[in-house]
Amino acid sequence: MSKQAFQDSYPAEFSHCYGCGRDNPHGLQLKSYWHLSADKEHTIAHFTPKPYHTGGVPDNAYGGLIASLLDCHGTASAAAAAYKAQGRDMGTAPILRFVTASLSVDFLRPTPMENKLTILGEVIQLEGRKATVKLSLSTNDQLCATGTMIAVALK
Ligand SMILES: CCCCCCCCCC(=O)SCCNC(=O)CCNC(=O)[C@H](O)C(C)(C)COP(=O)(O)OP(=O)(O)OC[C@H]1O[C@@H](n2cnc3c(N)ncnc32)[C@H](O)[C@@H]1OP(=O)(O)O
Repeated sequence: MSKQAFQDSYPAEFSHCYGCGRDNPHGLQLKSYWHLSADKEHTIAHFTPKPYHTGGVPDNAYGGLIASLLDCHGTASAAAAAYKAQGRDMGTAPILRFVTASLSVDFLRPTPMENKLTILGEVIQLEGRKATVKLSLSTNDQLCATGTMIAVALK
C-alpha cells in the first residue's frame, strides 16, 4: 500500500487549499493516509497545533481549526475510498475531486494544544457521487470532537 499522502496525489491546481494544500505555505498542510487497525480500514492524519491556533484560552485549540482538520481529512478520505473502490491508484486519470457538501461537528471537550492530534476517518457509504464520512479528533486517547461529512465528487 502506498505511503504517499492522499493530498500529495492531488494535481497541482488543487494543491493550494488552506487546510491541506502542499503548495500553500500559510496553510495547515494536513497529510492523510490509510490506517489498518484490527477490524477496520480507517484513514488517519496527525496535526500538532501551533500556539497561534488557540481559541482564546491559550490551552485550547480553536474550533475552526478542528473543523478545518476534519474537513480536509474527510474530503481526502472520500477521494481515497472512491479510487480504491474503482481499483485505481490515487491521482490517476480521470481525477476524482471531492468537495464538502455538508459537515457537522460535535465538540465533546476542549482540545488541548500541547500534543499531537489524531484525526481518523471512515467512509461508511459511497453511493454515486456522494460519500458519507465519519470523523473523529482525539489526543492523549481522549476523544475531543466527532464529525459527519457528506462529500460530493465534482462532475
Ligand atoms: C483531487 C483534489 C481534491 C481537492 C479537495 C480539497 C477539498 C478541501 C475541503 C473543502 O474545503 S471543500 C470547500 C467547501 N465546499 C464547497 O465549496 C462546495 C460548494 N458546493 C458545491 O459546489 C455543490 O453544492 C456540490 C458540488 C457539493 C454539489 O452540487 P452538484 O450540482 O455537483 O451536485 P448535486 O446537487 O446534484 O448533488 C449530488 C448528490 O449530492 C447530494 N448532496 C448535495 N449537497 C448535499 C448536502 N448539502 N447534503 C447532503 N447531500 C447533498 C445530492 O442530494 C445528490 O445526491 P444523490 O446523487 O443521492 O441525488
